[in-house]
Amino acid sequence: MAAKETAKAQPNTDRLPVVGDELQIENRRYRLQAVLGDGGYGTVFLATDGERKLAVKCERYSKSMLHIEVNVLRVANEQKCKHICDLVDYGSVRHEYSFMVMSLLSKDLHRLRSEQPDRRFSFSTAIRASAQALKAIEELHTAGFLSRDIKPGNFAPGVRDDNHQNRVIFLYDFGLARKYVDKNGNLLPSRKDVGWRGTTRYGSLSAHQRQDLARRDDIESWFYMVVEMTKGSLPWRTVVDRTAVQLAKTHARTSGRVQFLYECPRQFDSLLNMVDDLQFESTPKYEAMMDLINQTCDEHEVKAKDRWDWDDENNSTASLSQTLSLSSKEHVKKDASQDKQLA
Ligand SMILES: Nc1ncnc2c1ncn2[C@@H]1O[C@H](COP(=O)(O)OP(=O)(O)OP(=O)(O)O)[C@@H](O)[C@H]1O
Repeated sequence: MAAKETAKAQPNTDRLPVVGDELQIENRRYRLQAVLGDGGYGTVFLATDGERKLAVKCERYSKSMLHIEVNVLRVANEQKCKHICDLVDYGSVRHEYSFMVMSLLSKDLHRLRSEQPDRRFSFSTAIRASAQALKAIEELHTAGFLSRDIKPGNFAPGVRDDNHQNRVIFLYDFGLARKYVDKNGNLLPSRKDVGWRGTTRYGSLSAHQRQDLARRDDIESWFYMVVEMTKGSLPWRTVVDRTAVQLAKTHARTSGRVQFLYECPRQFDSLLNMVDDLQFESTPKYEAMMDLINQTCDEHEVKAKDRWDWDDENNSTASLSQTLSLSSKEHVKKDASQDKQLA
């Protein structure tokens, strides 16, 4: 009873910190320097810890789901996942906000592609980014989690200033992540009638059918993003209605298949077969998929050392200034096309 009264008496003090604030955990301090982007329940800031530049995601205390993201990043970091963003610290100011300190990344792949001529990556950039994204998903699955929101906007290269991490593509934003195995490593059974999760453009056919999601669905979303990065667009890019998008994805497997995979390497046909062969319980054939990607690299003379399309001409690296040129206003525009849906 006493506890209930305390909860009732607690005023709503939810708020977000602002640029110039200093967040403190024990003797560690993070100075907020600029806004990098706005998310569902909060804001992501560029912050400094002495000379070190970091990103800090802050969410309103009462609405925060950051504990899920912290959990994913903690396990991924323990397992030394190379393609998953580093968790540096986390904490909260009780009844105001929660925050998570992580490695600073550059612009995301959605944004980087939209800045290219014809909104299209070179084949080398598209296929190497696809390979690294697949590796990131495999690492996440090995750590016991599903993303349930695989899309180009959730992958980004690191920044040069951070130990030359600009060559590596990272997966970040685990707001919809879920553990798919129990503590003994056994698969959790499929649940019935779950709500929509993820983003319409990249959602799997099972997601459209409101089925519980599994590793196969992250892989299917990855395949859509791979085709989009390679060709510059997906057939349903302008379609807003979710059922119409579902129909377009089905059409892409039947009479629309040739058109769907037009201008894609021949191996993409086999990749789509592999995606469609996966069942709820299946472990995706990451290695066989990577072999197909490597084959396309050989056939198109793609080299691991090729420069990224977004690299600075002079020094072949993504710089911190690229990250900072993304204002929160621009970010809102970016996400309007991504139409993330929370159930
Ligand atoms: N580690 C990071 N380094 C640099 N920028 C970041 C980082 N994390 C997030 N951002 C920026 O903040 C934006 C919002 O972050 P995030 O996607 O994690 O939040 P969200 O609430 O899940 O938003 P969304 O609805 O866009 O998925 C990103 O689009 C990106 O611009």
